[in-house]
Amino acid sequence: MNDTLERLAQVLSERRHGDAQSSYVASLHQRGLNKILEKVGEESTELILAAKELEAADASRLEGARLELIKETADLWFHSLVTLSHLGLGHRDVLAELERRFGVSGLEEKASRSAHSQ
Ligand SMILES: N=c1c2ncn([C@@H]3O[C@H](COP(=O)(O)OP(=O)(O)OP(=O)(O)O)[C@@H](O)[C@H]3O)c2ncn1[C@@H]1O[C@H](COP(=O)(O)O)[C@@H](O)[C@H]1O
Repeated sequence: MNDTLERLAQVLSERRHGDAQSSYVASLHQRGLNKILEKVGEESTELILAAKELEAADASRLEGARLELIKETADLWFHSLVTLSHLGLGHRDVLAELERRFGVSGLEEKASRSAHSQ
């Protein structure tokens, strides 16, 4: 699975300074961070709508609604990865952070954050 992220990261890196006429990734970088973040915002909203659709779907719409949520999630992941790439980061940095969090309860982590801020 992570192999997919590795392959995508390789493509994203190759397209970082590619031809914007022939590459969507290159065109995003060329249009700049604000455009990339606009896409992240759009895709986030689309993911939320797709999740609500799936929750409300009856049996006849279930399969299509599941597929839609998967696609919207892929779009959001993709544009998040383009954001990271634009700023010199990548999926490995995020995976390392998730790895670090294994065994740390989300509730405990939240409590320690508010203790530190006092
Ligand atoms: N995984 C993706 C991927 N996921 C989504 N998208 C594109 O993201 C865009 C988002 O959808 P929208 O409908 O919002 O796009 P749009 O309305 O055309 O965009 P704007 O006009 O708003 O900019 C679509 O054009 C999708 O094709 C992707 N484009 C590229 N990749 C990967 O990146 C590789 C390099 O792509 P290019 O740089 O285009 O060669 C591809 O081979 C893929 O592996």
